[in-house]
Amino acid sequence: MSTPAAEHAPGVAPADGVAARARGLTKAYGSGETTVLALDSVDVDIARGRFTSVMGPSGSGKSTLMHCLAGLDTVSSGQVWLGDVEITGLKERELTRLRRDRIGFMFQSFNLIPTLNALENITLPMDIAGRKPDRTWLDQVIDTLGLRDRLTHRPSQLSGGQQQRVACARALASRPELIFADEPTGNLDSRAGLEVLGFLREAVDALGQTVVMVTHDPGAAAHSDLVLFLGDGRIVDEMRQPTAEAVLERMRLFTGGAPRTDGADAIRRRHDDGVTAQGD
Ligand SMILES: Nc1ncnc2c1ncn2[C@@H]1O[C@H](COP(=O)(O)OP(=O)(O)OP(=O)(O)O)[C@@H](O)[C@H]1O
Repeated sequence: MSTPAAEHAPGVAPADGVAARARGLTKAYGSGETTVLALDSVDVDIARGRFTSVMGPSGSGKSTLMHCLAGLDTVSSGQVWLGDVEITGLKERELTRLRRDRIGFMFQSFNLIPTLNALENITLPMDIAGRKPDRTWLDQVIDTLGLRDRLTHRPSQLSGGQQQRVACARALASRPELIFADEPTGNLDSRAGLEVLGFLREAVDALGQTVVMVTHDPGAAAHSDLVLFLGDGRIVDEMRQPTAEAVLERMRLFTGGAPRTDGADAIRRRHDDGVTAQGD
């Protein structure tokens, strides 16, 4: 893991440099015999001003981790902090305000409002928060994402890729401290996907924002600073300065010929034995 699993008393702020933190984060869905343990005692620190990818097989808990870190889903046990605020235990209204002020979201399904045009969708979170957009930054976001001539179009008048770019612009427009992106390039052709990744990279490098991205694509993960690998609801490995080839190779451990849990268990055992699995 990226940090030691230090114990934290409720309400104690994490050290500087951590945009989001989880300790003992457990999330179970259902009850009794049908319980699914989506997250199993996860400890994680998301470094501020860094681009972190989350990878792992389908059902390994990637989206659940993102939702719990963003305060979009309740946890079964454990603690989560956004910056220095512990969000586990916050009232819904406080949580909503915190999310609105600090977080930008990009989901696979875009979540655009069909009756609003592209520009209105982009500025909606700021409008709700009663904040004025920074015009220069907004123009830069719009031009970089190639949306200038689409601003008055409604989502139904835009291609899937254009809708994704609007969702990207909406997440970036208010310059949130932390951007959570769930498969942001999933519906894009490779050129548009590269643009979005470049923009997320720029947001981190030039503006010091923090990005957490769930992806299945090793090429997309290669744009990040750190890849966290999930398996069966646990973080089973991590890779700094990832390359697409190295990520692909690591992913094969999960899937290559053996049942996927075997690969994850093998990595976990290596960690338990104190052997670092980082070959980069
Ligand atoms: N609302 C829910 N109710 C019941 N089970 C759920 C719910 N959401 C997720 N799960 C289960 O929790 C586990 C983790 O799901 P999650 O969506 O986090 O995985 P994922 O790694 O993001 O998968 P994918 O790559 O397919 O999107 C899965 O077994 C899933 O079926």
